[in-house]
Amino acid sequence: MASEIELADVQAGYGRAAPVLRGFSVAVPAGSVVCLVGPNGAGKSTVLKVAAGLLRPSSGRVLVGDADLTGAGPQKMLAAGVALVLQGHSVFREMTVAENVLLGGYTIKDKARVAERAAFVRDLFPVVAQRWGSLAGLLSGGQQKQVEFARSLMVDPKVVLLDEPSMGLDPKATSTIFEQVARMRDAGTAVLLVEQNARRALQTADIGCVLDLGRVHVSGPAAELLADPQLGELYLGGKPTHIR
Ligand SMILES: Nc1ncnc2c1ncn2[C@@H]1O[C@H](COP(=O)(O)OP(=O)(O)OP(=O)(O)O)[C@@H](O)[C@H]1O
Repeated sequence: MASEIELADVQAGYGRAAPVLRGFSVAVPAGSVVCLVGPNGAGKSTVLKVAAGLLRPSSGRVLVGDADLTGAGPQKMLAAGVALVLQGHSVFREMTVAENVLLGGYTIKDKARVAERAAFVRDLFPVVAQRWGSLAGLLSGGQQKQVEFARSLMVDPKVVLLDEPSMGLDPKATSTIFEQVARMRDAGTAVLLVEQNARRALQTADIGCVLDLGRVHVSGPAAELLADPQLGELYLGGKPTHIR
């Protein structure tokens, strides 16, 4: 199946320190959620920075569809269809939900297209529609995260990069967030996801990828990774649980 984004044999890091990614490869097929898991400091966020064009790899390639965008900056990556939702909260609390969401469409010149996309994201994220006129700062953490998802989808990206979307959320809000990740995928946007909450994320993902020492330690169908006792002990915080 065609990939929306692919990182091939990427080496990347910060300044003169030893590279964090050392021959890292991942492909995100259309219509899928790929979840990166791995120990703290393994380089998961670094992968997203490279994919978003925020960090230039020292070698390797970044492909979006058929286009080689290695070394392209964040604006070019966004224009090519790669959107990033940052870790933590990035809504403007003093602005309304509507203003926050519409900011995501500021590069779209055609007003009818903006209205079409706004209707699409309001439909996909009911809480966004319900709280459209509220100040974003009045929403719960999980609701704010959905506003961020909606904002990222305004440009109709091919793939959304999600950095720790469940961070700071309680278990109920975390469940809602992962349900919304699945809805994004089902509505046609591929997702590359980084999560500490590895088990829960892999329950939503189609493909799992374990990153360790700057490389892919193992990757495959998420359900298989979840069922692997050794991976469970080493990377997923305990024994496997049965899902699906
Ligand atoms: N801006 C930066 N400058 C220098 N070093 C950095 C920078 N960002 C990350 N690093 C280093 O790169 C390594 C990988 O960090 P990264 O944030 O990608 O890991 P991670 O797997 O996402 O970790 P965590 O699970 O703790 O979020 C770490 O050793 C970190 O200290």
